[in-house]
Amino acid sequence: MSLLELRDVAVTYRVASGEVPAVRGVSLELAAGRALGVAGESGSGKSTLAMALLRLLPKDARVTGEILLDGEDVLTMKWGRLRAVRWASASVVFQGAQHALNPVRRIEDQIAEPLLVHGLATPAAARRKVAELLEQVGLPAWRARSHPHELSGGQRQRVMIAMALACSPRLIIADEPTTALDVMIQAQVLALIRSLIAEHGISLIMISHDLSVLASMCDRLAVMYAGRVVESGPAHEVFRGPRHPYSRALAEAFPTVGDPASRLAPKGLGGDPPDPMRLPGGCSFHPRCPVSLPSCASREVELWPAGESRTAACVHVLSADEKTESTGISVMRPAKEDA
Ligand SMILES: Nc1ncnc2c1ncn2[C@@H]1O[C@H](COP(=O)(O)OP(=O)(O)OP(=O)(O)O)[C@@H](O)[C@H]1O
Repeated sequence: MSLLELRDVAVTYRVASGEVPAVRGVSLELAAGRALGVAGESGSGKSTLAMALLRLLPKDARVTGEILLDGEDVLTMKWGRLRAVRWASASVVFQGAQHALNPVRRIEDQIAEPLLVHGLATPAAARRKVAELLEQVGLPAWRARSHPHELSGGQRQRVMIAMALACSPRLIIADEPTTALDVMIQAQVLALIRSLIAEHGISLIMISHDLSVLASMCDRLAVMYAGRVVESGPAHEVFRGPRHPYSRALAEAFPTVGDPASRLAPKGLGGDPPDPMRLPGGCSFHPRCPVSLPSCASREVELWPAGESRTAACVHVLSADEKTESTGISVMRPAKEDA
């Protein structure tokens, strides 16, 4: 059984002018001890999906589908059970630790809080645990007495990671954990996360717009566009040989981690992601797609097998027969291996 399984998850925000379909029909699986990267531009629905996993979304968000954590649906859990699951089974590292930490409380109190709240330690044992956690994330134990403003951005992000580890979760959800940091510190924090999850056998869901970072950290990748997963598969295969034109543009927009040569001529993405309240008809990516066909404006292709353990939602991954039989899309030109 998977540690986490998402079945047809959709999230809609109610706003004054109507409904914002931020996440649409996402189905994903994460095996225990594995790392899944969720990539996409700003507004593609990554954070909304991440927050939905532990029901951390605001009240104006409606979530449908199933989010099975160890087979138990997070969406229908009673409040008490949900509180126990948060932290103890799964915890979150948010982007921008400066906003997530309470400025007026000492680091020690903030890291110890989940241990005390969940009755997992006495105050004295919690203090010892805090010192141990700080050491694990590369901070000296005396930092326990500091306030957040006395730490650098990288140190604050290490504190967030210590907080996430406090209750020994089986899953960590890391939402852009290094975006606010400079490149050197980013590399250190990524290395720290990598070593900690390997050492403790923790599963990871990592959210980023940077496909190269995700490919360096994760076993599998899911690429989101306009609230949908448009491609998924083994991380290095998706990064090195994307099958969806959007994944390709995203891969080309970012250099390979640690490989300056790959900075040469990144093509990047033209145009902006669509407003979810005014999605274009057919494939949401077609107005920006360099290889779109006339039929893409009217038909949205489901995720389709695109190699072993890979899927992509693009007309170009279908064979001519599959196109006609399974989608009704008339064949405009022969299917290309690498759309
Ligand atoms: N509280 C909210 N109310 C209404 N719409 C929202 C709310 N939060 C997010 N949205 C909308 O949902 C869509 C998805 O946003 P989300 O933050 O999940 O994307 P993202 O891929 O994580 O982007 P970023 O990388 O910028 O955080 C966007 O169109 C956004 O404007």
